[in-house]
Order: sequence, then C-alpha cells, then structure tokens
Amino acid sequence: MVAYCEAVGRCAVTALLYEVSATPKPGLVDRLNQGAHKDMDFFSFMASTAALSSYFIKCAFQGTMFDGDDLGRLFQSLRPLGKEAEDAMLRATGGANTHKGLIFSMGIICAAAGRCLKGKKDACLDAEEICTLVSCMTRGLCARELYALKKAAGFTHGERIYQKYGFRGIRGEVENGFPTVRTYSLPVLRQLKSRKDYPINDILVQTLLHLMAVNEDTNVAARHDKETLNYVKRYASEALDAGGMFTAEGIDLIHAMDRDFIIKNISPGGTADLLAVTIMFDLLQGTRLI
Ligand SMILES: CC(C)(COP(=O)(O)OP(=O)(O)OC[C@H]1O[C@@H](n2cnc3c(N)ncnc32)[C@H](O[C@H]2O[C@H](COP(=O)(O)OP(=O)(O)OP(=O)(O)O)[C@@H](O)[C@H]2O)[C@@H]1O)[C@@H](O)C(=O)NCCC(=O)NCCS
Ligand SMILES: Nc1ncnc2[nH]cnc12
Repeated sequence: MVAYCEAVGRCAVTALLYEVSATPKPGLVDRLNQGAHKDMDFFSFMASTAALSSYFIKCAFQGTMFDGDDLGRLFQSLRPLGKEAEDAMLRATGGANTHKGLIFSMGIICAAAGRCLKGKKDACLDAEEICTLVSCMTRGLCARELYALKKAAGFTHGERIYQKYGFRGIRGEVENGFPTVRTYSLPVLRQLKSRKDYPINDILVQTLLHLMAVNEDTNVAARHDKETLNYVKRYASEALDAGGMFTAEGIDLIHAMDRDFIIKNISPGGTADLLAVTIMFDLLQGTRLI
C-alpha cells in the first residue's frame, strides 16, 4: 500500500514539474520567464513542488485508509492536510501562491486514486473512475460554498467571481468530475501523444492552448473581468487556428501572446492547473501501481 501511495504521489509531482516546464506558456511561469507574476519564478515552482511531494502521498494514503461510503467525509478529512501543505508551500516560496489551486484539486485526485484501491488486489487506474470518485467526494460543494453564500464581507476570489458572473471555477470542475479535462484536454493530449514525432514540450503547450480556449479561469476574471477572459479564449483559438506549436506562424503568435499577457498582467493560472490535472490523468491511466 505504501508503494502504491508513493507511486500516486510520484505521478502528481511529475505532473506539476511537466506543467511548469512546458514553454512558452502565455502569461504563466515557464523556463523563459515569470509570465505575469512578480512574486514567483521557475525556481519557486521547483521549491514548491518539492515541498508538496509528501502531501500528495498523504492524500493517497488517506484515500486507501478511508472506511465507509460517505465520500464527503473523505473530502473533509483532507482539509487539515491541505492547510499543512499550504503552509509548506508558503514557507518554500517565501509567501507565493504557486500551487494554491493544485493543493486543492490534485489533493482530491490523489485521495480518489487511493480510494480506487479499495477492494482490489491490484489497481489499474482509470481517469473516468477517478473523476466519478472526485465528483462523489465533492457533491454539494457548489451549493454549500457558492449558491447559498451569505456573507457580509471577506469573499474569496472564487466566491466573488461566482456572484459577479456565475462561474463556478475549480469548485464546479471537481464537483462535475473535471468536465473540461475529460471533454477537451485529455482527448487532445492523448491524440497528440499518439504522434510519435511531436516533442512532449510542444504537446503540452498545445494542450494548454486548447484549455485556454474554453476554460472559465477565475484567476483571469478575478484580476480583470469577463471581457479579458473572452480575449484570452479568442487569442488561444487564433493561435490554434494558426497551427499552434506545430507551425512557425503559430509559435510566433504564442510568443506574441506571452508578451501581450505580461504587459496586460493576465495570468491564466487556473488553466495551468487544469494542464497539470490532465497530465496527472494521463500518467495514472492504465498504470498498474502495484
Ligand atoms: C476551494 C478553494 C481552493 C477555493 O478558493 P477560492 O474561492 O479562492 O477559489 P478560486 O479562486 O475559484 O480557485 C482557487 C484556485 O483554483 C485555480 N483555478 C481557478 N480557476 C480554475 C478553473 N477554472 N479550473 C481549475 N482551477 C482553477 C486557481 O489556482 C491558480 O491560481 C493560484 C494563484 O492564485 P492567487 O494567488 O489568488 O492569484 P494571483 O493572480 O497570483 O493573485 P493576485 O496577485 O491577483 O492577488 C495558483 O495556485 C494557480 O494554480 C485559483 O487560485 C478554497 O476553499 C481553499 O483554498 N480551500 C482549502 C481546502 C484545501 O486545500 N483542502 C485540502 C485539499 S482538498
Ligand atoms: N506555470 C504557472 N504559472 C503561473 N501560475 C501557475 N499556477 C500553476 N502553474 C502556474
């Protein structure tokens, strides 16, 4: 069981490292620049990933150990681990929110992957099965934290954006079992990977563009507004129409997009998170972890 949880944790760490390494990513931290961020760079992401490696294993372990059918309780039991992980991230980065979103979403995925072991002698992991578990674990989250929200002040970014635009952000993604990943990015990643001549870096950037063209990224909406989010989506579609990472014209457009997002202070951080989630599902899929 320990080896299984370590293997799940290793997939999560690999997903985080692949995501930040993929270059160029418009507005995001990558190997070329800090994107539209002042308080984090490529090395902050390395340090943050290292600090989170034991957290992912602990979440998987929590999933394997959980007894009972009320998966909402498994989700609740992750909260103290998430808080500890957030402190570790802040210590490792000198106070930057590098992986705030992924502590939440990847933690739930690792616990769900742990739960997949229940009642099995060996686990051949399947993204659909994990997504169903994620959805069961977080059932009612949007109703509790967004729809019925009654607070006078102190709204988080996500709560404020729901009230303004009705975007459910990461809460909607987990409660619906990552529809954006299942519908868009995972099929794209798999199809591109079947082309043996494409470098992994280019496949990941291309997958990111597909996500950017559709994702309701609450980070973009929180720093700016709905119009800016539509601008990001249109720009990503335009880069894809030009061939994306697989034509010279597409690559030029992606670099132009990066320069433009940096000037305009646009960071599609939620979309970067979904790229990491996509990579995670691809790494887990079909893997016999024990
Ligand atoms: C459930 C919470 C995580 C929700 O918190 P909040 O209400 O703040 O929710 P959101 O803002 O909606 O989302 C949180 C992060 O999720 C990422 N995200 C955004 N949109 C999407 C999307 N459509 N799909 C997937 N993921 C999405 C995003 O993460 C990225 O942003 C982080 C940097 O954020 P921040 O510092 O706010 O942004 P900056 O632009 O840098 O800030 P400023 O400079 O403008 O100030 C970065 O990590 C990216 O990866 C969202 O930020 C909340 O309840 C919570 O934290 N709970 C703790 C529970 C927990 O961890 N439990 C244990 C595990 S279950
Ligand atoms: N590469 C990246 N740049 C900025 N924010 C992010 N959140 C997750 N990955 C990110």
